[in-house]
Amino acid sequence: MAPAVAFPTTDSAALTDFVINQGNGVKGLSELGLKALPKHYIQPEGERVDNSKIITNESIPIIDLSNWEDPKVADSICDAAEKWGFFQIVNHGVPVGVLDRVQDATHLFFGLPAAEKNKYSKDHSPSNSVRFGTSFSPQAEKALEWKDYLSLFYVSEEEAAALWPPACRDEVFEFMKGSDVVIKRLLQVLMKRLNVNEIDETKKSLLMGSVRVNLNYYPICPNPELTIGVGRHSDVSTLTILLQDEIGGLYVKGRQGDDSWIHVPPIKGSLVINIGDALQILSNGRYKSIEHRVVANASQNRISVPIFVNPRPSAMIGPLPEVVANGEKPIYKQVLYSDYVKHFFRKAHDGKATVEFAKIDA
Ligand SMILES: CC(C)(COP(=O)(O)OP(=O)(O)OC[C@H]1O[C@@H](n2cnc3c(N)ncnc32)[C@H](O)[C@@H]1OP(=O)(O)O)[C@@H](O)C(=O)NCCC(=O)NCCSC(=O)/C=C/c1ccc(O)c(O)c1
Ligand SMILES: O=C(O)CCC(=O)C(=O)O
Ligand SMILES: [Fe+2]
Repeated sequence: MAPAVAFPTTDSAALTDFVINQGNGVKGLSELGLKALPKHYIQPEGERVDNSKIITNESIPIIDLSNWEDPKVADSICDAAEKWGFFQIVNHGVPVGVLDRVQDATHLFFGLPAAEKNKYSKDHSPSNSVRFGTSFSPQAEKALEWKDYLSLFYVSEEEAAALWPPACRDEVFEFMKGSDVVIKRLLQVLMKRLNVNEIDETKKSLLMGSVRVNLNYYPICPNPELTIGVGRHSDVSTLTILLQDEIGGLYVKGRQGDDSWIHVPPIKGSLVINIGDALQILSNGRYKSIEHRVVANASQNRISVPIFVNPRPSAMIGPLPEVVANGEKPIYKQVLYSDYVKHFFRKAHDGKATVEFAKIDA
């Protein structure tokens, strides 16, 4: 349904007012039925997805977790984390009903009237841990991204019950809780290769001391080839567990070191796992957080739901003692994780540049 207001989309103040201040987001823009993309969303050529750079003869690993006891499974997980930084898991134990329900709830939330969603915007949200927004960091970006989001930082069950939007609260919580076992198992396996044999309370808060769940909405775009859904970035998490719908559009940087990109094909019931910067730093570069981005789409509204498993904000992160015990030279220093995340959030997406924040100067 088209909103009641129309305005010249060349007027930056009017566009900001409509998209950001009134909470219509890019979904509202999309529903105006625009014939052309507003200039604010036109990305420089290097930031758009160039079809000639997409390679189809490689794909990220798909790992079947039905048999956790099999040492080959653990090996495939660690190999994928070292070589690819990205893999898909199937037979992971999170019921398909849980995945379906959180996807339905995501559509329900974004389908709410703008004024309802805007109650959770930066200016109106009752808490910093709930934020409805658009693009990534609009105040820092030269060109905006074609995406709206709801970001939910998990503090406690009580806070979630009180503050998360009722349209999706229970389903997000169910997805988060339902993924707990697989997250713990993945971390256990990944730690073992780093000579960490037990995840005690200290390690727990370092590896999984905080969780953020985002609901991403990429509405139909009039000129998808000129813009981007999410620009090239690596996540700042320890691990990300991503649920994508059946539409596709996520691309991961290829391993060649050139500017090649690999599509992550949707597989019903699967979850995409990627290593984040925090685990790259903790593992002293052994596990890799890989750049990825999302294209916009001309004909379908896409959603995705990443769970970002992170260190506790107050944790100092740096190469784990177990990793450098053998004399390996640390390439990262100790940084306060919340400083690292603030650095990430305050700039536009810029590929792998965030990790420089933690590098030891050569
Ligand atoms: C993030 C912080 C530091 C926020 O603390 P807080 O006290 O609220 O700081 P703040 O000063 O209000 O926020 C700092 C700025 O971050 C930005 N920001 C805060 N939350 C968000 C958010 N959810 N999404 C985007 N920007 C945000 C804003 O720019 C804030 O400035 P302002 O707009 O309020 O002026 C705190 O919650 C923390 O330490 N968290 C640690 C765990 C964590 O959240 N880790 C991040 C995992 S997310 C991750 O790995 C990837 C996320 C991602 C990737 C691509 C996208 O396109 C995208 O949208 C998101
Ligand atoms: O939508 C996707 O498939 C990926 C989104 C993403 O990379 C993110 O939210 O960090
Ligand atoms: Fe991401």
